[in-house]
Amino acid sequence: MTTPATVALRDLSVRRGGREVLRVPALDVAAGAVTGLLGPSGCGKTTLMRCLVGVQRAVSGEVTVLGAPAGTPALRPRVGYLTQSPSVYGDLTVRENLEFFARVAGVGPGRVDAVIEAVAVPVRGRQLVRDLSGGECARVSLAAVLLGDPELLVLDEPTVGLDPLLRAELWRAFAALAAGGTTLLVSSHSMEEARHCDRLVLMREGEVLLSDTPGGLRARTGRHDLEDAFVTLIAGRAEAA
Ligand SMILES: Nc1ncnc2c1ncn2[C@@H]1O[C@H](COP(=O)(O)OP(=O)(O)OP(=O)(O)O)[C@@H](O)[C@H]1O
Repeated sequence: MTTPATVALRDLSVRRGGREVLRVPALDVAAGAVTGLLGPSGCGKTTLMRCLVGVQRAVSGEVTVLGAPAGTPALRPRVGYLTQSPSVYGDLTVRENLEFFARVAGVGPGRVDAVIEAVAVPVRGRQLVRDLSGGECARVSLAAVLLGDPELLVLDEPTVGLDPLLRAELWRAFAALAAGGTTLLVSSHSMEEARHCDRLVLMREGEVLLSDTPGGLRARTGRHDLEDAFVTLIAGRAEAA
């Protein structure tokens, strides 16, 4: 049985700054899995994510999310989007922020403790969010996104700047969410993160080079190390061109 796709892109093209920065003829993102959106800085990961949440302009083609056109108001509570910039209030404590966003999302205060635990957010009494480290602050933003228990999570570089232990902890939290049926699309410019993903979407220069499982990428390239496999894939394409 194949699981239906949560996200389907068809004939997608995006222009930014007067040039085409993204071209995706077809891409599906599987439901209930952690898909890594990986590729070097500037390859178009953020632009693709912005298309899914309906905030990108100059988009042509079809972007379908949970069965509806991306950006449809009814999708708002069903899709959680973590951007690269902190989206919480610096002059409130962690708990005050999360209690505020819980009210906005219309969820009970019980969710606050659940998300604090899910992403190991530091809660230190009266400490304000503006006095947290960058990595801590990013986790508070992530916790806020999780409050409404969205069906699709679009997370732009959630592990950047975190130490290896915390990164591993977050990837475990993502796997637990996927096991509970949530679909996650998680971007990173580090191929090191690939091993944590159920599926990989590899991008380069505005194009999707591959959508496959880590095992599938290894089998295609004959490389066990996923970073080596990515390099081999690119070299193979350059030769074929
Ligand atoms: N506001 C903008 N105006 C013009 N061009 C832009 C704009 N934002 C991004 N771009 C260009 O679009 C391309 C894709 O950018 P995007 O931010 O999607 O890449 P990315 O893979 O997410 O990079 P990173 O990993 O550094 O966040 C880049 O070439 C970038 O220079």
